[in-house]
Amino acid sequence: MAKNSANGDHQTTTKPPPTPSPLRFSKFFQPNMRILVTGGAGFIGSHLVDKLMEDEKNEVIVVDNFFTGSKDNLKRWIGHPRFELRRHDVTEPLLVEVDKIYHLACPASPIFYKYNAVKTIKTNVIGTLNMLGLAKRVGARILLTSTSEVYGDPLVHPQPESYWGNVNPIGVRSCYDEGKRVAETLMFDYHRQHGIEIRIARIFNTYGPRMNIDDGRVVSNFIAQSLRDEPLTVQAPGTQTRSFCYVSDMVDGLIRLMEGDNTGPINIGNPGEFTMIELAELVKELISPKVEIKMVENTPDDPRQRKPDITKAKELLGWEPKVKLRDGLPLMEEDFRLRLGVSKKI
Ligand SMILES: NC(=O)c1ccc[n+]([C@@H]2O[C@H](COP(=O)([O-])OP(=O)(O)OC[C@H]3O[C@@H](n4cnc5c(N)ncnc54)[C@H](O)[C@@H]3O)[C@@H](O)[C@H]2O)c1
Ligand SMILES: O=c1ccn([C@@H]2O[C@H](COP(=O)(O)OP(=O)(O)O[C@H]3OC[C@@H](O)[C@H](O)[C@H]3O)[C@@H](O)[C@H]2O)c(=O)[nH]1
Repeated sequence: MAKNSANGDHQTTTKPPPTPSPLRFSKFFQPNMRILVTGGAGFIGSHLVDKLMEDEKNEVIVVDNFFTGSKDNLKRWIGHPRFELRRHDVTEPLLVEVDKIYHLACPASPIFYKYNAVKTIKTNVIGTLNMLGLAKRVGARILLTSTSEVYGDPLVHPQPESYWGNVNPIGVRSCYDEGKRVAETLMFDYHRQHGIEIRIARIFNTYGPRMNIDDGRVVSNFIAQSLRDEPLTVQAPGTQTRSFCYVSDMVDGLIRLMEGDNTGPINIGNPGEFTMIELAELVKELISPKVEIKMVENTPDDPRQRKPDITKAKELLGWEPKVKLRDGLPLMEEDFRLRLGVSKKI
């Protein structure tokens, strides 16, 4: 029987998990663990791949359509015997023999996920269905990177996993937040109906090296703007809050969730909470004291507050973030300086 979650009785599985490849039980041949990372050419995905590749028993297959990701993020692994990169869109079925699936494929920056909203919802719904179909066929365990956006504009603060959220079903963000909500539903339906071993991470705002420079998300915007001597664009009112998790902490949390016994959903994020004005002030202080801060118009349905309750992650995964925002921002600054060709003034 697939292990049940810590969430309660309503998640009882009706079927045993599908049988993994016979090689898993082979007495004389111990194969490598074959791990699929969808969206592995993106920001979080490529850091996850780096970590997985450190273990010589892992073979990693990345599939990506390169919409927001890039081969550059994976260049150190291209040609490595335990690594494979395929151009593939998850809205199309995929046939590969794997043991574990980290399903990350989906644009994450609001600018990019709104750009082709229909494609975003297809990626979340059809893409997740395809990856669940694959998990069922080969008996693989599958982890979905869901999001804090499933809580919408939350009326409960901080947000525990038990909160069902406050989401606009017809807004411009719905392709993403409702898309991820359906993806979570699909994960649990496959778990209950077909016994698939699932894991769901609800990721809160994550930052770090390799974010696209013009990605549009707030941390990358502020760092790029400060290095280009452009004003930091705080979207009004600037009192909205976010909690920022450094990418190495995120990767550690995702791997613990995959390797543990809990289906989730589990919040993975850093509970340190900042207003956007505070974030701009911090970037100014750490990177460019002379830079201006400019108030600009906001976008519709921007959540007013966001902070994870990480009690479950602490108790069930033994996980909590280690890197403070003040320490993570300079690491990202270094990477952005290199890519923008802007050296530090002494
Ligand atoms: N970074 C965050 O703050 C954050 C927060 C919550 C959830 N997440 C989730 O984590 C995952 C990774 O986010 P990220 O920040 O690395 O974003 P990203 O945009 O850098 O990476 C997403 C990757 O998925 C690929 N992709 C998109 N659509 C695809 C498709 N149809 N088929 C194949 N590949 C496709 C992109 O090319 C890219 O490489 C996403 O699922 C996102 O929803 C991220
Ligand atoms: O230049 C900017 C960009 C953004 N912002 C503000 O910064 C806050 C954060 O915006 P971001 O675009 O970085 O990200 P959001 O929190 O809206 O969405 C994010 O959270 C959850 C994830 O699932 C998404 O993938 C991620 O992009 C918002 O309040 C936004 O209004 C600015 O003040 N200035």
